Amino acid sequence: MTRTKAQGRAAATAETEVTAAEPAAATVPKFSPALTAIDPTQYDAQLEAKVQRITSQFADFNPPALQAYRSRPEHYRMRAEFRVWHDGQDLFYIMFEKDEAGNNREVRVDTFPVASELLNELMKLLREHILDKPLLRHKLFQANFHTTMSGQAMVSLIYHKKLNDAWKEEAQTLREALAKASGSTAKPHVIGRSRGQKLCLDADEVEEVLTVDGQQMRQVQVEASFSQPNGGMCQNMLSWARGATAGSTGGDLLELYCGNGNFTVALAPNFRKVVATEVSKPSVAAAKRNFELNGISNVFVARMSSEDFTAAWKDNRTMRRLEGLDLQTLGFTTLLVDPPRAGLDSQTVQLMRDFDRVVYVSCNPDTLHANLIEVKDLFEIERFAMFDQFPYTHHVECGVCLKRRPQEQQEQQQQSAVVASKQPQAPSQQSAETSKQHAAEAEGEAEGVAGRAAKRKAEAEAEGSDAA
Ligand SMILES: C[S@@+](CC[C@H](N)C(=O)[O-])C[C@H]1O[C@@H](n2cnc3c(N)ncnc32)[C@H](O)[C@@H]1O
Repeated sequence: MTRTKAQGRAAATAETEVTAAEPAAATVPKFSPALTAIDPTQYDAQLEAKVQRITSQFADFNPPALQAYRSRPEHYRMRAEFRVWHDGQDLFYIMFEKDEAGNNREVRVDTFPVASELLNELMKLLREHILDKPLLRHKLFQANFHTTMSGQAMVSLIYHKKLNDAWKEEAQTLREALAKASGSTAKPHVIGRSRGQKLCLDADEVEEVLTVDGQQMRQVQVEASFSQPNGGMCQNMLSWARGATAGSTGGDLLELYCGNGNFTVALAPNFRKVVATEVSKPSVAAAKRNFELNGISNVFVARMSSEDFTAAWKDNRTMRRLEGLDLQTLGFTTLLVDPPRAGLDSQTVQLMRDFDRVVYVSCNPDTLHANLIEVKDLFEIERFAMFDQFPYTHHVECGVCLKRRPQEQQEQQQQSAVVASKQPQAPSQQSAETSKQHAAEAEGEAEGVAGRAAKRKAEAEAEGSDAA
């Protein structure tokens, strides 16, 4: 077995964090029972364990009973990335998982039961097709698959070589081969990437169709940009958020971290006007298209970070990216945030205090908990949900809907916070400390994620790809 330079690099495995079941072999990637033989009979037990964990973690907020949303036990992931391992004439997919010592190790992956059926078919068809195609397989080091519940797909092949017209011609034959996937409703898109190069045979996006409360929502998802990985669970999240913001027709919504407009499209009909912001350029472009596709005309979307928006809002500053928007004329009643794992920065936490209602969607309960402690005096949890986006991993997605407390309660909360601060071991302080510790750990983890992201970005730049 030969090990290429690319294979030697660590690769992130998206949200799939799997505990290894066997010790690693020195060099040969092993089949991983944890990845290839998910046991759906264990699904309910793992879900229940998460429900217990989250209920106990947030008990100090005295929330209503946790509303837990169950995932499909298999085939729930719409996208996955694999490194490609070359072994003489053979090649196969590998992923990285942690061994008992916490080190990354490679495992061979021929099927990926957590991924959609279509994605599994495409994995097989791609490997079979390129095995004897030197142009397509030579210096290929990564394959990214992105599928939708609507039956569309795109496959990105990332290389350590320049791609030319001959590659493009050969890739057309691959497209034909991939079109044989039985779950495919359209010919899958093939994208080739290399240093400073991106070759599209036709398109680099797919169109998902989500069904939310019986209504269909069309969603363009662009290659290498964020989209919710568990399509079925995304529908539940949108339905929950719609329910949480129903009856707000007279008010305006501020949404931070809007991505491709996933929540925006679902929630816009609940509001008079929506202001949405997002930092990624392709996501903002996709969001604009998604508003148009779904006939949504009451949204102003700006490409800016939540930190910049918060600063503009607080200082009542005008910014070029907010041109055409008069913040004074808006009557924001609701704030929706859906930040990355690191949670909200301190200024954005302070911004929450200006709203009557906050809907906070989070993929990291530890940073969610730490952020909520900062506003506990002002808000109570009105709705509390857990979405099992990432079954068989310790990750969960949570949703909380916060309602401003009556003035009297706010004062009581502030007084008990003062009393607690004078009693070092009081339970509320203990939980604050625990939460700070969790947040610090999460920050460490986020740094790890950021470190990995930076590493991937550097790799991608080295490869001329923005897949990071
Ligand atoms: C968890 S995703 C949620 C996206 C979207 N709400 C959805 O449901 O698909 C977080 C989003 O925040 C964006 N983001 C990351 N850091 C940001 C920042 N500092 N300011 C604004 N957006 C940011 C990312 O580009 C990503 O689209």
